[in-house]
Amino acid sequence: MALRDVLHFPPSDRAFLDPYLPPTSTATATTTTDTTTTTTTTIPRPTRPFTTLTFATSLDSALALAPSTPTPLSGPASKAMTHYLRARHDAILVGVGTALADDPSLNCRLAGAGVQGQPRPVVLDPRARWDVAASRALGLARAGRGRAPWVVVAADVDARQREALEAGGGAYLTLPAAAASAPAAREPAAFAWEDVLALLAARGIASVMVEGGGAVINALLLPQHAPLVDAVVVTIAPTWLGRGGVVVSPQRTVDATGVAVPPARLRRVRWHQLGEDVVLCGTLRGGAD
Ligand SMILES: NC(=O)C1=CN([C@@H]2O[C@H](COP(=O)(O)OP(=O)(O)OC[C@H]3O[C@@H](n4cnc5c(N)ncnc54)[C@H](O)[C@@H]3O)[C@@H](O)[C@H]2O)C=CC1
Ligand SMILES: Nc1nc(O)c(N)c(N[C@@H]2O[C@H](COP(=O)(O)O)[C@@H](O)[C@H]2O)n1
Repeated sequence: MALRDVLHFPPSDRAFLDPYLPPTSTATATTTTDTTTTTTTTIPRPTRPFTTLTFATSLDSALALAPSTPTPLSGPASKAMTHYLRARHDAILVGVGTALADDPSLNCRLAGAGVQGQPRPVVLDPRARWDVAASRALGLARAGRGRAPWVVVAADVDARQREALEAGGGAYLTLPAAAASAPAAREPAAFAWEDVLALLAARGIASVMVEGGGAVINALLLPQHAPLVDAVVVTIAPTWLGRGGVVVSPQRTVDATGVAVPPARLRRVRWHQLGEDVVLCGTLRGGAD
């Protein structure tokens, strides 16, 4: 790895994130045996992972100039923070729109991350459109610099793609499509978010960082999905990208009388400056927190 690709996020910068991070020892399915009574207790696996929604936007809430235009927004310090978040989660999830547009690495490039510190890339690709065999993420996994992706599909998969993915240590995971669950996904085959998260939990993923893109983020910010999200970490860069880009702007909701209401508001909010960017942390859940 070239030296310029090695990122540093010093411990002195990390404290503000602590309340928003997944627990370090998240409970997975475990069996404990009490030797004095010889009873065995099984602690059930959680039904979903700790879920963090994290992305970078411009001042006009854009993720990218256009769906097919990779757009750097984070400065060096907030980019390093994103990689620290990657190190602190078991998986990174993106929609296939992001995989097709960016051919992302989806690995952790913090100094010292090693192989064990790498998150599992997860791509939602209901129609199996992504050329995973030629992807950067799979190439990095083959080189020992990341984990091989899991691609969540609803369709049949090309045999060559499956062979390449499985040979690299990845997998295709199949879920049924539930048409109405992701209105912003712009295609009929949508997975229920509860199913996606349950699938990951069942495979031992205790924490997932959802990075994007627009369709995924806008869906998870809807009131019916927001309770699935444990933390939100947004990097805001001091730039405007202009109209016509990929924006974070969830579908407006209306109350019982037809009056528009905001779809989401952050709670337990903290703002932190990193370089020229601001990092906004919060939670979406209601209640007494
Ligand atoms: N600035 C940032 O932090 C980030 C920017 N981006 C940008 O976002 C853009 C891509 O965003 P979009 O085009 O909106 O695509 P996207 O990455 O949100 O993917 C959308 C696709 O993912 C699949 N999908 C999403 N939700 C699904 C569900 N519940 N069930 C089944 N399939 C589902 C569908 O195939 C859908 O068409 C790119 O330009 C990328 O660079 C992406 C991630 C982060
Ligand atoms: N945190 C953040 N800041 C930006 O400025 C970005 N453009 C993104 N994009 C997301 O990161 C992926 C690229 O990751 P790799 O560096 O290739 O590992 C890209 O696909 C978006 O998901 N994020």
